[in-house]
Amino acid sequence: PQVPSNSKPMHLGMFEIGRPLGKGKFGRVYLAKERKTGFVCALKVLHKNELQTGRVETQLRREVEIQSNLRHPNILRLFGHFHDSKRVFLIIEFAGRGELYKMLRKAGSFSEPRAASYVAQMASALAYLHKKHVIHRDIKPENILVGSHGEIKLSDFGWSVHAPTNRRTTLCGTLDYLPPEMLRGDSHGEKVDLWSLGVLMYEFLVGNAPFEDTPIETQKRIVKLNFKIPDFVSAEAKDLITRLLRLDPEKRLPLDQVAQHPWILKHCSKPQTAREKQRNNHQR
Ligand SMILES: CC(C)n1nc(-c2ccc(NC(=O)/C=C/C(=O)c3ccc(F)c(C(F)(F)F)c3)cc2)c2c(N)ncnc21
Repeated sequence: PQVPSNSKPMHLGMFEIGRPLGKGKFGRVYLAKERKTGFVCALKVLHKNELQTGRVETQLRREVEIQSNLRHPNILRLFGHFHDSKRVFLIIEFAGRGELYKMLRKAGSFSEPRAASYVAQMASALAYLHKKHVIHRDIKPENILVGSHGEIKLSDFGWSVHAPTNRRTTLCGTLDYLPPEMLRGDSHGEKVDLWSLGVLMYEFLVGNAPFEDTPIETQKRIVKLNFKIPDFVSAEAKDLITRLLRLDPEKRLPLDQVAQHPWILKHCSKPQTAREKQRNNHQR
């Protein structure tokens, strides 16, 4: 089904509202279907009196502008928005399997093949964003959803403060993923996403973030690069984590080399076609 038409103005009557998918502090999210096309999406409802509407309009327009020319299988799409007198509605790509952070909490930690698949998809999404000179800046499990085929969907929940649940809810959101240069308030570039990818990979494999501590201690540990990788983590995985968690942004492994790292290749070799198998067997 094609994406909701953004030629003519959209309004609530165009959608059949389904079950609630969850709620954030700012608003609730529902499953929705566009009546004309049957297109299924997520509809986020925000109450204007909770948003300083002036700024939001421009911010939203800018966000939809940025996101409308982002097309990548691992980046969740914001298709458009509309509003009535009291509410703002966001039309967002529906992620069929929900929140990655809930899966991580439930599983405790992920197997190396599963973690490698997620890191490879993240590297692909980040390479795409960086090529478009977009820095995500807020990579963490809470900002990743899972599509109906198990693929990950990076989203920018950045602004959406979810109700305090069992998430790491500190005032400004968790510090765990902040790179040293952002903690120091230095100018920062796209390499901040490489640091966060290293933190994310560590958390996938270990079950907690590398610098997890009290907010003060976390900051001290980040700037001193004070973390330990448990022995159950394979040598190749350790190697990739340490090549991403570098204080000097210039020394962090570039994304194209992440995709070619032995740990990724070992777990993510594309399934061979029958013909490739046949050809390889003959060569052997
Ligand atoms: C509850 C469950 C877990 N859930 N939640 C989602 C979901 C996914 C993405 C979003 N994205 C946004 O909200 C993005 C907002 C903005 O970029 C924005 C930018 C500038 C602004 F001013 C603003 C403004 F709102 F402040 F105006 C917003 C929201 C919900 C979801 C889904 N897509 N599929 C399945 N389940 C799902």
